[in-house]
Amino acid sequence: MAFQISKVTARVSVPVITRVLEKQQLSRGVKFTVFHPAANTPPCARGGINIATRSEGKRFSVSSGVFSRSVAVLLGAAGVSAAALSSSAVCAMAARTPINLDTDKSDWKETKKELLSMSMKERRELYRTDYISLDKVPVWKHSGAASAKSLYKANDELNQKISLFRGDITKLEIDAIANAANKTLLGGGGVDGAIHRGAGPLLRKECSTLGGCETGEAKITGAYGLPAKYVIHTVGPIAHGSVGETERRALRDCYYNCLRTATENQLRTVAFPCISTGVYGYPPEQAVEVALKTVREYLEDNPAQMDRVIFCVFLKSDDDLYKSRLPAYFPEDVLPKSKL
Ligand SMILES: NC(=O)c1ccc[n+]([C@H]2O[C@H](COP(=O)([O-])OP(=O)(O)OC[C@H]3O[C@@H](n4cnc5c(N)ncnc54)[C@H](O)[C@@H]3O)[C@@H](O)[C@H]2O)c1
Repeated sequence: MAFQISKVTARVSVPVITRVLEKQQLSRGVKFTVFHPAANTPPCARGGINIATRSEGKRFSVSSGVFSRSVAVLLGAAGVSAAALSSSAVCAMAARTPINLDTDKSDWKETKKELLSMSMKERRELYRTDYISLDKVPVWKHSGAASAKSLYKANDELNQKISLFRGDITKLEIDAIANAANKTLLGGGGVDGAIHRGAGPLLRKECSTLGGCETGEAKITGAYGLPAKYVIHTVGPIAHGSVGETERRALRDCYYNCLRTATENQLRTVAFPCISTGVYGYPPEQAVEVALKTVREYLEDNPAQMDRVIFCVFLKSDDDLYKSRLPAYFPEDVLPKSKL
């Protein structure tokens, strides 16, 4: 019978405690018994630990990083001696500081690992912004208005993987959001600024270890205080109105390398802002063709790797543009499904 660690009051997350216990090679079937601590209880063991054993239904509670004198835990019954859970392990459990996403004083690696080990429910308590869950982002549907000439064959399986969402990309609770960054990767303004503000200072701390990013390249980091799990940073071409083959190729590389990076990290839901169409001046009516073509061809080549690609537009003009061009790249499957 496995033990169950019920609600942890401190941000010493359930996985942390179970990992510590697992590290001690604790067999399943561990049975906890409460006893009043002997004199040699480790100094940090002054808190209550919140472990409920199904059979006994007893509950104890972990306080903020210290154990109350009244409770310590002795592993028994399963033949696992208290020494198996060494005092340093108990201290490690107790001493774990709660996650603080508002300061860059924390260790970004530890924080990122801890966040990625949490359940969505636990992570939601730490978001620095409100969030929009994926089920609230509908799959794109043809409006039925006269649509553009199809450039590809109708493919309903691919059409089901596309969303057009007008709003703030920082709120999307998905695997990864793409960031239209600059080469320093140290933040700036526009969507880049919004992502860094939402994530908190640990994002810049991790970005500062990446050595920047070349135009067209993509680099992945944690997302910290954002509802997304990861941020994939890419640097679009600076077009300032005029676009040649170099800029087109670079923008295509942004979308392709973000998708490739997502697939390499087993990420299946990704959102893109309108890369390069703000400060970098890429004409939106040309950028939309590159974005849709690259995503369509990536999905055709990798249909099993991606569940959803969200085109996250911010401006009404971009919303209208994508609505008018999506039918050309993701044409409606008008043939009636055979009844067979
Ligand atoms: N002062 C600065 O350093 C400064 C100022 C503005 C923008 N930037 C940014 O501009 C450069 C990149 O240019 P860019 O044209 O690729 O990016 P951008 O200027 O951020 O524009 C890209 C697109 O993102 C849209 N957008 C803005 N905020 C959001 C949001 N919260 N959610 C979704 N979409 C949004 C914006 O409307 C535009 O369509 C980078 O340097 C980046 O830092 C820097």
